[in-house]
Amino acid sequence: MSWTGSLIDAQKFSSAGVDLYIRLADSDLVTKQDMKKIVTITVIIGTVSILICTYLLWRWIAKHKARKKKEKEILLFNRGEAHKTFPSDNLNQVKVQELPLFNFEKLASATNNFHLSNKLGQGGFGSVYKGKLSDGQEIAVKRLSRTSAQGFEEFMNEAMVISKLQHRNLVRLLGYCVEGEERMLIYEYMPNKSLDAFLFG
Ligand SMILES: Nc1ncnc2c1ncn2[C@@H]1O[C@H](COP(=O)(O)OP(=O)(O)OP(=O)(O)O)[C@@H](O)[C@H]1O
Repeated sequence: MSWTGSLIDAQKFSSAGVDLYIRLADSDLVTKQDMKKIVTITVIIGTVSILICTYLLWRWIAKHKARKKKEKEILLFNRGEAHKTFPSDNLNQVKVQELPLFNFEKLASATNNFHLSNKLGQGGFGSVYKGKLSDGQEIAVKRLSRTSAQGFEEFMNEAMVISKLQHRNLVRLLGYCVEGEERMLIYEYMPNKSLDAFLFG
């Protein structure tokens, strides 16, 4: 008899029964060697997956730790307690406290969310935007480009140096902003003509 459909166990015998022998095509049989291959491939895929997951987890943890550390540094810095994170740092903390800290939201609303129409120009540091504070004061916000390699300490050092260089013939630095990945320097706004006068005397 030749049967091509599936076999269904229609009746269960309590005892004995008749042995049924089924002849299968050779290709339908999973040999011991095939089983070995399947197990080996499964083990390899499993091991590689575990290694990839471990690597991704390790990277995520490292990034998370670095972010937390940076956030802590920024917090302490903004409180004028940088010595707690940079013990050997030669920054003048009194000066840090003297330089006003602007929050990001305030600058975003002053510059119409850093709108292109507010862009005054582009320098080595990044883009410069014109803004207006809630009290009407006009400002120029230098937003450090994300591609800049400048780190947090370098940025703060630069801000400190500029703040110490205040002079009536230099554009005044009003403050700084360090929030998350954002680093900005806030200057008083100089209309084109007065900026030219600064540059060309
Ligand atoms: N305080 C400001 N008031 C008005 N516009 C400004 C002010 N500061 C900068 N700008 C504008 O932004 C542009 C870029 O200024 P920024 O100082 O970043 O770069 P730069 O002086 O051109 O070059 P570098 O980055 O090499 O010093 C200037 O050319 C100017 O048009």
